[in-house]
Amino acid sequence: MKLEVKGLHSGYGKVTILHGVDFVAQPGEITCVLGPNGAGKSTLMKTIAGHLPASQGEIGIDGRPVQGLNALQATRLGIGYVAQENNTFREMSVRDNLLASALAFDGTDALIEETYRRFPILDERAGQQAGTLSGGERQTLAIANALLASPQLLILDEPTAGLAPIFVDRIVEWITELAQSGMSVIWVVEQNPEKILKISRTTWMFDAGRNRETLPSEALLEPGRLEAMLLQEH
Ligand SMILES: Nc1ncnc2c1ncn2[C@@H]1O[C@H](COP(=O)(O)OP(=O)(O)OP(=O)(O)O)[C@@H](O)[C@H]1O
Repeated sequence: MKLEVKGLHSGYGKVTILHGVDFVAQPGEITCVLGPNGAGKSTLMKTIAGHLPASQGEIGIDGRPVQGLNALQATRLGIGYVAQENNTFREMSVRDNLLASALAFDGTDALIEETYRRFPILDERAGQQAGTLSGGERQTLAIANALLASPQLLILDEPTAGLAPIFVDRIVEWITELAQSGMSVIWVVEQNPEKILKISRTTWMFDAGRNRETLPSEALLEPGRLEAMLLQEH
């Protein structure tokens, strides 16, 4: 699935946060989104996923305009979204989280079994309340919940923030496999993005609700380049 965003304006109530943003995610690629705190990265992701309405601009999937979708419609069109926060049902067990997602997205029992095979930690923790999982376990559950909708585009908003390296490596491995199988992935990256830049083709940088730069992700792996970009006055 190819996603194209043009001239997008969005925000909260009367406050505009995105001031005419462009963005593209190509099929089968991991596209990184980078920018300082408050740049509007999460706002862009929420708007693409139908959790926030756009006030102006266009969102297109495979050449068809799709703006104006609500979250359920976006999910049904194949857009999966793992929010930065509150991305599981905390009071429910791991098993019930997966069952609820499967029910909501018409997922099958076979898909839940596949989820346990892909993420054995969720099988181990099936009876545990989601709110008591470790950060890495909870992000695994959030990704698994989103995958139960069989998305063609998966949006990950800082999924590895604050996680132990072992979980970062696992998530990088899963997401690489998903992209290799054809899924488009948008990955909002946090402070130390090297591991993710390595598996991504293109990085879009934003600042203060506007596009700042779009460049091949490998360019940001050159020593000192990323630090220079993030520190640069503009
Ligand atoms: N629910 C909300 N209501 C009002 N303003 C909000 C809301 N959520 C975010 N904002 C504001 O929108 C701006 C952009 O926030 P956003 O979360 O999109 O940035 P971000 O680039 O994802 O930042 P971070 O890296 O810190 O997650 C910020 O000024 C923030 O205070």
